[in-house]
Amino acid sequence: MPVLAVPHPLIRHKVGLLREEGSTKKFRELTGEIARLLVYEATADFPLEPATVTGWCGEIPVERIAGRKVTLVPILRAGLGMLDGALDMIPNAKVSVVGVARNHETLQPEPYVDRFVGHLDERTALILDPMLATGGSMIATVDMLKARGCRDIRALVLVAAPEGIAALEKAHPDVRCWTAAIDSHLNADGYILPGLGDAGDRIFGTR
Ligand SMILES: O=P(O)(O)OC[C@H]1O[C@H](OP(=O)(O)OP(=O)(O)O)[C@H](O)[C@@H]1O
Ligand SMILES: O=c1cc[nH]c(=O)[nH]1
Ligand SMILES: [Mg+2]
Repeated sequence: MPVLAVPHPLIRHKVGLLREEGSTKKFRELTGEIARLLVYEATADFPLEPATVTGWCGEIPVERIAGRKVTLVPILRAGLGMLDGALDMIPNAKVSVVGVARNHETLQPEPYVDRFVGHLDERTALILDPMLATGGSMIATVDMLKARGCRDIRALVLVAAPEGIAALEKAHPDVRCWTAAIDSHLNADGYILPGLGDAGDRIFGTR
């Protein structure tokens, strides 16, 4: 499954709403809602262990996530639009920030900042970026995480192009990716069709 288009109806419905032209407010809200649902899907295999809490009637057996520590990794800028939603689901997660700008002429990723937190060899990394287009930005981010010892790397995206999926699967077959939609193809400028347009511009209100 390295790249899975999540079949959940709520995700399918919300990504349809996201494609519609509309306000920055609506785009941000939907991006956050889908991010929450993607985190839910991407953490479904986290192991549980038994525990006990003191409740209203004494000691109560419960379950808790066992030995999983998470770092969220938003790719600047547009990945920041998914961060709050992801943190709603994993409020204790650390956050490691990566800045990668796609060169408009060459479409090559140009990393410009990174700030990794915690021991990455002990953490599951959930990379957040709305768009997997050529895949260059995601591959560069995975390269950086692996160089720092991270072994459990998962990517969450809103829309993926077949070209980006093929590139990511080739470069990093061990990295799983959950996407709200797999679209048709890239246009000559490297934009996903039908896609969302420029996700960074829509989240930051640049245009
Ligand atoms: O798969 P790729 O071909 O690398 O394209 C996808 C990247 O392009 C966009 O970022 P952009 O570089 O436009 O930066 P921004 O988020 O600051 O707008 C998007 O958020 C991804 O990071
Ligand atoms: O379609 C695309 C491709 C790259 N970046 C975007 O924001 N949108
Ligand atoms: Mg952009």
